[in-house]
Amino acid sequence: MDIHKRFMEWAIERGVKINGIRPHRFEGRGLGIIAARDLKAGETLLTVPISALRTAYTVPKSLTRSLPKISTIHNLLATDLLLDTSSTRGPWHAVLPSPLDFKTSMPLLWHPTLQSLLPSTAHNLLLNQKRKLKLDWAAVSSAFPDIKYEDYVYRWLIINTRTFYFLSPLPAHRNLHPSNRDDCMAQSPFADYFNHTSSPSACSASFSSSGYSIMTPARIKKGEEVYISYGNHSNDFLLTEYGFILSGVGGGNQWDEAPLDAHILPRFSAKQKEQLEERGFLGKYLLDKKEVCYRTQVALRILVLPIRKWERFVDGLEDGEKEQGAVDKFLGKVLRDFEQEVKEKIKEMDSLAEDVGMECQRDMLRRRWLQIEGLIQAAIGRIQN
Ligand SMILES: C[S@@+](CC[C@H](N)C(=O)[O-])C[C@H]1O[C@@H](n2cnc3c(N)ncnc32)[C@H](O)[C@@H]1O
Repeated sequence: MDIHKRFMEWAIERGVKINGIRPHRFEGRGLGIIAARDLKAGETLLTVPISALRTAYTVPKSLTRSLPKISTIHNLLATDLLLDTSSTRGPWHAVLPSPLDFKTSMPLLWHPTLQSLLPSTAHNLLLNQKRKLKLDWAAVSSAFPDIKYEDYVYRWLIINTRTFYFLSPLPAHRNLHPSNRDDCMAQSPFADYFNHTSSPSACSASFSSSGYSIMTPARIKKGEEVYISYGNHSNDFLLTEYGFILSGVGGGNQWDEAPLDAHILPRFSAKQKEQLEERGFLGKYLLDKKEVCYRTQVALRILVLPIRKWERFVDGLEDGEKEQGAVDKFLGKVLRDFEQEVKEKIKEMDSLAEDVGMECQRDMLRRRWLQIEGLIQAAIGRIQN
């Protein structure tokens, strides 16, 4: 029997209710969910009871006791997945992605040269991910010295890419809730087939004391892909945490953005940095698909206004319209500098030897830089109009 059919039966036996949808393999994109019939707005497509989840509370006590008390839930779930050789969850394990799927897509497993060529946001997220993995691996390798690093990382990435926000609703578990929101996680069978979109067509996923449910926001035609949203994430985040970027007409990422700090901060004097810091406007300058953020508008005004006038703008006593032209002139310089940096990165990528990483990895990275170039060029175009 097909592994996905077997898994669906297995999930249904555990109380999962699947309504009008089925898994489907998309050419070159892995698995996802499609509508098995025309779906109406407001239909519940999936409900997964709490009893069917893999959570910190389903991890065998013997395993929890072997790991340090402060072990992350990410680590508990990854180690449990690795050590679970029973047939109980066999049908679920059979439909998980392969180690090669992660090797091609997740920057964590890329060649160091490709990692060093990631855009700064993705690179910083990767450093953070490496820090978390290092701590988890230190805990697990001292408790289970026979576990191989590659086997562990594979499970760690399954948990990283296929878990849902979860806090146990049981009163007895309340004092065991993790303090870190990122660690409030559980694996949810069948729900983990859904791919992500940033479009409003995403189905809503809700969590309550009875479990997860996924509902259509509008009609979906038979055969169309059915998506959920993993959150309002930029492509740098999606690339590092999930190993993909949204692209293409209609499939683009409405939440995409690029950081401008590296091209704005060097323009300030030490005194201006102090003044910006004092008013809470030092750094975190962003360009998104529509505009540069308000923080950027405030920060650039310190370069064109006398300080008293700048403070009046910060306090909302002036609308700042008069100096918009001068601000845009600075912004244009910032954007052209950034564009230059991006062109150099793309050139650097194009001159890489063919044995640096895999072609699909280099292609994904190049496409990401081209997206950033597109964001910058659109912003330059808006200023010039
Ligand atoms: C929760 S799983 C979804 C099922 C997954 N596609 C599979 O083949 O098992 C999350 C993973 O799906 C992939 N994914 C999710 N949304 C995607 C999208 N819009 N485009 C391409 N890949 C996507 C990424 O590899 C991500 O790490």
